[in-house]
Amino acid sequence: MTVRELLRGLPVFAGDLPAFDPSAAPDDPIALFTAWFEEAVAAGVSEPHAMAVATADEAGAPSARVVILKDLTPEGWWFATTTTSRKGRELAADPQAALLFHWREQGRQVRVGGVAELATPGLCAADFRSRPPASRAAGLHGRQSDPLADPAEMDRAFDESRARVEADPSLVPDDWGLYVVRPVEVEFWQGSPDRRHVRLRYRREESRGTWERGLLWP
Ligand SMILES: Cc1cc2nc3c(=O)[nH]c(=O)nc-3n(C[C@H](O)[C@H](O)[C@H](O)COP(=O)(O)O)c2cc1C
Repeated sequence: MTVRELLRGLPVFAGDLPAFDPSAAPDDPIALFTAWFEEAVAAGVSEPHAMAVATADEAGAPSARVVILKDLTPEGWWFATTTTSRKGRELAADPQAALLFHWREQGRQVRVGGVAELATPGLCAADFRSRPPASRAAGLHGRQSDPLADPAEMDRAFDESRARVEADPSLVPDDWGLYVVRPVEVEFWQGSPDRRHVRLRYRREESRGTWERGLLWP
């Protein structure tokens, strides 16, 4: 079987997808995201807190990667990474970011466009210290996104970092970054087996500090 044939045989929007009535949606997209997120957890969606984060380099070339959502507050969506990684460097030069959630078991997608802001050093440190020891050890080498010439080098760095975490559990690397993406636009997409998908987009009305919303053609 060719890859093309394999692809044609795969189902999409299969199963019993939830209904979404956009006329009953709340005024604030964070409230709707919270409701959808709780439904995703209740429905047993796998890793619903994994999201793609897209950034762009100086020439505008985009790149995306998956990170874990650490919190959702009225300010926005939070994630943690290193400020020296590719995404960290790109966000320092251009803080515009896009987030994407895909909850395939429910045929749902949420996209967020906004501006990423680095949290205070105190919040970054608190996030790092709340991580399990293995993850703190992994964060200590400060080499994320650097070329790795020899995997043995990583083993040595891990052993060294583990020993440092054991000796001083309060250690926080200088380049640990907790970011909040403050939303400018949020779109909720509900798939339907008959392809009459529903799209509801919220856009921030900066002068009034409110959200305007409307449907989009699927
Ligand atoms: C499910 C999943 C969760 C991840 N969570 C994180 C995370 O929370 N923070 C992080 O820095 N990288 C996380 N990663 C790794 C990133 O996708 C990425 O490889 C890494 O951050 C380097 O990205 P960059 O070189 O574009 O900066 C995760 C990967 C996967 C597949």
